[in-house]
Amino acid sequence: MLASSAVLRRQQFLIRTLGGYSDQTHLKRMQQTKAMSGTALEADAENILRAITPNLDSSKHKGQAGKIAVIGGCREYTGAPYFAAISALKIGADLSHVFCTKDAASVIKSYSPELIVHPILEESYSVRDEDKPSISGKVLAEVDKWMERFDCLVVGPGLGRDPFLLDCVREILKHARQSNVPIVIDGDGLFLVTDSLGLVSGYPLAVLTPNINEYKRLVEKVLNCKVDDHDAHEQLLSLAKGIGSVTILRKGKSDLISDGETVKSVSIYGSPRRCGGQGDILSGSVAVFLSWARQHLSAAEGDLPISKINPTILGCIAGSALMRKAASLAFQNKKRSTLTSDIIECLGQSLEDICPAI
Ligand SMILES: NC(=O)C1=CN([C@@H]2O[C@H](COP(=O)(O)OP(=O)(O)OC[C@H]3O[C@@H](n4cnc5c(N)ncnc54)[C@H](O)[C@@H]3O)[C@@H](O)[C@H]2O)[C@@H](O)CC1
Ligand SMILES: Nc1ncnc2c1ncn2[C@@H]1O[C@H](COP(=O)(O)OP(=O)(O)OP(=O)(O)O)[C@@H](O)[C@H]1O
Ligand SMILES: [Mg+2]
Repeated sequence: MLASSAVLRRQQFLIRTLGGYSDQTHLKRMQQTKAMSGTALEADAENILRAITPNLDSSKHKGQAGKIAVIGGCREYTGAPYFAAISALKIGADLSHVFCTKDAASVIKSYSPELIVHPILEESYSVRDEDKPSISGKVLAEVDKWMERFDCLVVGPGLGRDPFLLDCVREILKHARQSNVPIVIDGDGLFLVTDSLGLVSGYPLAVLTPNINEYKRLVEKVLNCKVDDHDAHEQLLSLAKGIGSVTILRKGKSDLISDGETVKSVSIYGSPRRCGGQGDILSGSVAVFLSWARQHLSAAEGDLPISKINPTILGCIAGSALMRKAASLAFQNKKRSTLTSDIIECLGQSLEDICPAI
């Protein structure tokens, strides 16, 4: 008895010195996790994915499974809009458009013939001051031709921060809102919106998907304080409410989602690789699932278990869960060399595992 307790103590000592898992470290980690997620409820992500993903049905025509547009892509960034737009197609959207600068367009087209690419945005370096009003008008007219056909816009992946370009996107956001088109705002779109909160304030179809830096900027601007990880859940609620009940998906170890009324978390195991571009997959995915959630809820008659959940929250939960599952699958195969394109290749299988096509 004495001998066995000595062995046990020795084992615990070894675990502690090796930085392993003892009861105490387990407790500490549980407390840290709780602090990070507050009292947020882990979402029933798989059932939500099953509920909102439409059946593949031979009576449907092209377009019914979703038409998505990404506004982004400039001289520096061509990967981000491509990742967002191709992810939407790989999940099951029928059509995916990209509105980008002329420089970026031929590069993005060369990545994939599946995308419909509009080379319409302009950066300051290519426009004379006196031409700016007319060019801005043309950009807007071009996007407007398509606007009502889109089920969701993704604004910001690889957009850059050129002031003239951002002024044009400001107008596009106003028109999308007037047309009641849902908008997922990511990357440099968040840079724009953090500076002009009125663009999304009070618009229930706006979803913001900030990463760690983007979240920090939003909290400082709206709540006038620092990010508080010990009260993450309450702070996210206040932020979403403060911006006027938009939905926010705060990306991190666990994704936290709030529309100012409720907070949900998605902690499904993902991948330890943090290669750039995973947030772009997420924004394209949220756009598709948000469109499917709205379609599903409008077709049903309010008697579904998920009827009372905001479709923007459903879209965020489904997008986050699928992204993390695909990242985990890609990591199993590729380990340290896992890249964003490997994760995109796993989106289809990951959805199939939860929700078989036939
Ligand atoms: N392959 C690609 O094309 C990728 C492009 N990405 C795009 O890269 C852009 C930046 O996203 P991050 O996640 O890196 O942004 P973050 O805000 O997380 O970090 C970028 C860092 O660079 C600084 N920064 C960025 N642009 C700046 C500018 N114009 N002037 C001064 N400082 C600047 C920021 O202050 C920060 O320190 C977004 O448009 C994003 O969508 C990323 O999505 C990753 C992949
Ligand atoms: N520490 C983490 N552990 C597990 N998953 C994470 C972690 N951090 C982020 N993620 C996941 O990775 C995805 C992208 O989040 P990230 O914070 O990298 O976005 P981002 O910086 O905007 O990416 P991008 O490079 O595309 O701009 C999200 O789906 C999120 O759930
Ligand atoms: Mg990003």
